[in-house]
Amino acid sequence: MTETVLDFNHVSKKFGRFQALDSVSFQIKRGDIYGLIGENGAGKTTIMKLITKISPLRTGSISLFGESTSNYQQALKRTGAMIESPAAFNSLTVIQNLKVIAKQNGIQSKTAIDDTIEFVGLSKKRKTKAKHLSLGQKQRLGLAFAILPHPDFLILDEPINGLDPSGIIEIRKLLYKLNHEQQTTILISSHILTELYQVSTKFGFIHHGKFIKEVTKEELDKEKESGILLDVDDVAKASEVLDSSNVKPFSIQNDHSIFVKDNHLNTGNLSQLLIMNGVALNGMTKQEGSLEQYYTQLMKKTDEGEK
Ligand SMILES: Nc1ncnc2c1ncn2[C@@H]1O[C@H](COP(=O)(O)OP(=O)(O)OP(=O)(O)O)[C@@H](O)[C@H]1O
Repeated sequence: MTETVLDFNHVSKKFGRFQALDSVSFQIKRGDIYGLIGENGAGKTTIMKLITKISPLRTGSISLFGESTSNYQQALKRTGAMIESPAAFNSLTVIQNLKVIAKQNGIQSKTAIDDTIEFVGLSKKRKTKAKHLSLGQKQRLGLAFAILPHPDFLILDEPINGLDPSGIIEIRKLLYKLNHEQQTTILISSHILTELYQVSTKFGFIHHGKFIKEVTKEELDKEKESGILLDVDDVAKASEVLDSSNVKPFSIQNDHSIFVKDNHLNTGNLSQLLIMNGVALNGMTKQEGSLEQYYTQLMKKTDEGEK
């Protein structure tokens, strides 16, 4: 059986009266690249801070590599994390910063530092002070801090924030390499869902502090829907026409758009049908099923269920 790296079990967290997490449970298995998805303020960083003990746990239980939070020291040594803005010593250079981290972790080998700098693409900036690094370069330095001790479990909060397109591709390759060559298990959050889709093997959705759903990439690929997104003036009228013409299934996305799932009609047939029935059609887009669309649908269903 695959080892459970993280067992997050009915964890709740309050800040004052505010319920940031509400009985959240999920597990991460060895070898997973687990994408955590949720809106701003959903609770992703709070989860990561609880795992790494930056934030104290009061309700629920967390175990890491089989050790419970109360006695976690070995498990934390096997875990690397980059949570929120990477905290570097600004007046130290890249290499000096990494020497500090190496010392903290009892790493003697100089090549480990050089390899890490090269791995994250900062070779040309090794003698640059942290305060003079660009946002993307600081992200890379934060990543270097997290991976220097060769963790078995890596926690990354928005690691591609501020990276340029080539930087994003490099980080994707790097995570793939860590996961495939060093069997590093990864928990990662990002608002860039196209990217998260490419790297992750499993997805957990969190909404207003509640864990909503978990899917593997294979399940997501089966479930995500492709179809045509219609932009119309009158959603009620358009849905009546679709309904009476048996164009199903479709779903109303908001007050001007309707998503029609793949069916026998193509865009030409569909626009003809709507226009002939007096629906003002402002646009239509063919959509391939995506994580973004899956997420939007899931949140819509969840909000409707909560009403
Ligand atoms: N120390 C704190 N004191 C009070 N409220 C807090 C604290 N830390 C987090 N929160 C609140 O808890 C909620 C969850 O925050 P969290 O940082 O986990 O969200 P997130 O999902 O990581 O969001 P984002 O995508 O914006 O980073 C937010 O409403 C936030 O304001």
